[in-house]
Amino acid sequence: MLGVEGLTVRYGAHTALEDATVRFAPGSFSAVIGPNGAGKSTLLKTVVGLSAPAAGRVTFGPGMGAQSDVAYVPQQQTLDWGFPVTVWDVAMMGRTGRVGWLRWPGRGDRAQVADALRQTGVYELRGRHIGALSGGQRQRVLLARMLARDARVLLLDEPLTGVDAATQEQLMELLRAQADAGRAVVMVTHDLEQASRWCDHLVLVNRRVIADGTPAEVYTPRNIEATFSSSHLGHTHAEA
Ligand SMILES: Nc1ncnc2c1ncn2[C@@H]1O[C@H](COP(=O)(O)OP(=O)(O)OP(=O)(O)O)[C@@H](O)[C@H]1O
Repeated sequence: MLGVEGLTVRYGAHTALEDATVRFAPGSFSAVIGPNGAGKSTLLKTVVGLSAPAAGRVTFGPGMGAQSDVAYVPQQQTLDWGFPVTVWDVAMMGRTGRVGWLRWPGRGDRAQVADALRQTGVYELRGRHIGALSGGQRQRVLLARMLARDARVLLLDEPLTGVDAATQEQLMELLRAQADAGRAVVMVTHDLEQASRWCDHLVLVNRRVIADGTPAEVYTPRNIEATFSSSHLGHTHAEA
């Protein structure tokens, strides 16, 4: 449904991602794992068109309207939480891309937003200013916006960061259910244990794709060493 082929992304002289080829299938929950600066966020950003590839391409399955079928949840800390909007407003932004700016949201949109807020457990907070939320509540609101979008591909950048263990469990269950319902779910994470437990597809990245397959295939000492070893990090930093 969604893939990248021979993808290379550069920021000036620095190569963040080199010759990456990966496919993400419908009904599959994928984790993209690697050390800091490995190019994980860059991979998601390129898929949604926020970074431009120097080489290679992003491919969408037949019948997909490219980026409009993708919901993207950026890293929480990259967003401005002082922006004067409520929890409800943020979740409704998930619909805005669908209904267009010139049309008011209809009853169907409002029902979808309410449902998304209930699923993520923040419906009671819907009138609250987003600046007054905890880290875990903010993450739930971002997920509600993603669900409201009703997209076929869900991309999430470190959704477990700043979230307590019980909430992590709920978020993983929710994402697993989205994959089981036929969506392609892709999550960037540092948490190998959670990824191996919940995901059926792991992609280890350190500037290049180091390994790609089921947890049983990918989660080996050799692959972990190759992905997280200091020599790789040193190499990455030397180029930075
Ligand atoms: N806009 C940018 N301009 C210049 N360099 C960038 C930019 N965005 C990312 N980089 C660099 O590209 C490399 C990959 O960054 P990226 O954010 O994709 O890594 P990551 O794997 O998501 O890291 P982290 O786990 O720390 O979030 C890093 O060395 C980073 O400093």
